[in-house]
Amino acid sequence: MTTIDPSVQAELARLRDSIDNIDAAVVHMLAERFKCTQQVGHLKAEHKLPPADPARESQQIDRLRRLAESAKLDPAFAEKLLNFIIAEVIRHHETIAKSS
Ligand SMILES: C=C(O[C@@H]1C=C(C(=O)O)C=C[C@H]1O)C(=O)O
Repeated sequence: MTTIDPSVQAELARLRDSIDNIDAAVVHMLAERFKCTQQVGHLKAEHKLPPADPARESQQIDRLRRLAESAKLDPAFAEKLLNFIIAEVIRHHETIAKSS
């Protein structure tokens, strides 16, 4: 088994504590975002609007890429992440539309 220097162990534990806090914040923020998008899904279904809005999505992608650049986060990664989330939201909206 590898022995880890106690000071390295302490630094690793400190960083992992922060990572755990950040992951918890991400989960809570995503939960809030999905609460909003669910409401948008119901509004769209009530008013017979399509589940996806590609014009809105491209505005969001442009904005997120700019934010990522200024935060020194890879803009391609930010775009992939947003597309992944949006695809799930659209799936929810399609389900809401079918069931209403
Ligand atoms: C939430 C909406 O529905 C869809 C999901 C989006 C999102 O998750 O940000 C953006 C555009 C739409 O394709 C919306 O139209 O605002």
